[in-house]
Amino acid sequence: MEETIFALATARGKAGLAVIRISGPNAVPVLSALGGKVPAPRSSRLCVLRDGTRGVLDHALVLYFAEGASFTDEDVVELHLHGSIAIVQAVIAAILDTGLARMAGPGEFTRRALMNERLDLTQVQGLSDMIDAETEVQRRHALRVFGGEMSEQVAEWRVKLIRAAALLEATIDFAEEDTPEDVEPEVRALLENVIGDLRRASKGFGAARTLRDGFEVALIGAPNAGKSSLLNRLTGSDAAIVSKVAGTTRDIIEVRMNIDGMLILILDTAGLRHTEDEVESIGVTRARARAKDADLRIFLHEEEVPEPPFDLLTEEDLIVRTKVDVRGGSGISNVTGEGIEELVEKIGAVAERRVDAASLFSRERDRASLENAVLSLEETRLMDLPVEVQVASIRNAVMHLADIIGAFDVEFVLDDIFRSFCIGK
Ligand SMILES: Nc1nc2c(c(=O)[nH]1)N(C=O)[C@@H](CNc1ccc(C(=O)N[C@@H](CCC(=O)O)C(=O)O)cc1)CN2
Ligand SMILES: Nc1nc2c(ncn2[C@@H]2O[C@H](COP(=O)(O)OP(=O)(O)OP(=O)(O)O)[C@@H](O)[C@H]2O)c(=O)[nH]1
Ligand SMILES: [Mg+2]
Repeated sequence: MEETIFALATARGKAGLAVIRISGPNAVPVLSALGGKVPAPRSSRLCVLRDGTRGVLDHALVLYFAEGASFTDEDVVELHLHGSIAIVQAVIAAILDTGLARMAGPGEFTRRALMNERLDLTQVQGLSDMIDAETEVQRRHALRVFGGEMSEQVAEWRVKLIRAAALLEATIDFAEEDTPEDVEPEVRALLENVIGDLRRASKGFGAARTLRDGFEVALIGAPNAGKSSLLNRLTGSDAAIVSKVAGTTRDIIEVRMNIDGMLILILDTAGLRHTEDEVESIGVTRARARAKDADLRIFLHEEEVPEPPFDLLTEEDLIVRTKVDVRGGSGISNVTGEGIEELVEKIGAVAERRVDAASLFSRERDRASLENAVLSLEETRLMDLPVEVQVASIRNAVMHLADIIGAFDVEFVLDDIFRSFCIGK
């Protein structure tokens, strides 16, 4: 029998409400031990919670979800408390004192939902991304994954692959003379179709990861070019120290911002120059390395004729003149704000182009599964491969895809589908 777990489901700290969630066979006994009465399933009830040592704990709204119809699939009791730090502490202590439940570990409720097949692995990822989502684009993407779109895609590929394998297998069972109609064209078409899809999904992985983790924009340029001033201006913060001393910034400073619903990470870096100063020199090395890895670089210069570090820049990168308020010309001013809106639009346009290519697959392990599946399927293209070997390669690919959704019963599913498959149709 599973242990009963509980945890604060809402954020720590002072708030309007705090919810403690209890899941497992002892959920109701815990409630009873605190003097609460079990509400009807899926409805609420106002209870005065108390325990022997602490007296009255709170007047709480209690919810009950019966086993088989809850988020975890277990008996779940929710205590909707007043969001006071002291009340939450007292209720947690009182629950522990009952000896009927223990504190849940990170993600343990979701783990139970997974184990009890309420969610599959892709939905767990979607849920995790949903909770982490800070922007509209992230929210929409996470919701698609949570809603099962990724599993559906994988399921569709599986069906096609299993059909291809079944068609091939059928030919094994027939004696030479009564081989059914040539299955080769249909098998090839199915396999090529899936290989194409998998390649596209794998290609959109980088963009999906960028969407989830943020699009990195590195501000680079000579000391005093106005990088730190621009970071502060863009993000409406004073995260970076600004001074007229050349070589002020050494560490990389990262500030998050939201452009058109996308999470954008702005990086301020040390001014690029040769220097004898040991600390500044480390800063410059870091600046170059981080700038190279970023999704976009903006090279800032105050001189009329820029001298960009071409070894760092790509075609998409931006070269922008600063201090136009005193220097004239076209570009930006961190003082008057001239040109800043246009710059933000440009950043947004590049980020959008990138993020548009996102597939639903944003985890390294999923990419590995996709690529392994492609490799397995490509084996079937080899000339004159015995049918049995081709079938084995397809089954391998199906297994790699199953890893994505965490289907632990692949063999079972395969067997089942094979059994009910009708040859040639
Ligand atoms: N108070 C509260 N709000 C919450 C959650 C929660 O756990 N508690 N959730 C936690 O993440 C989300 C909702 N997730 C849930 C998912 C499934 C079931 C559930 O009981 N499902 C049953 C019954 C469905 C029905 O009758 O419509 C089922 O699927 O069989 C409940 C919450 C967001 N809001
Ligand atoms: N007039 C004017 N002054 C600016 C502008 N941008 C920055 N400055 C000034 O230029 C000096 C350097 O600005 P910073 O933002 O610290 O420059 P930085 O590129 O971060 O310099 P390092 O950290 O040393 O590499 C400061 O005195 C700023 O006030 C601007 O657009 N117009
Ligand atoms: Mg600086």
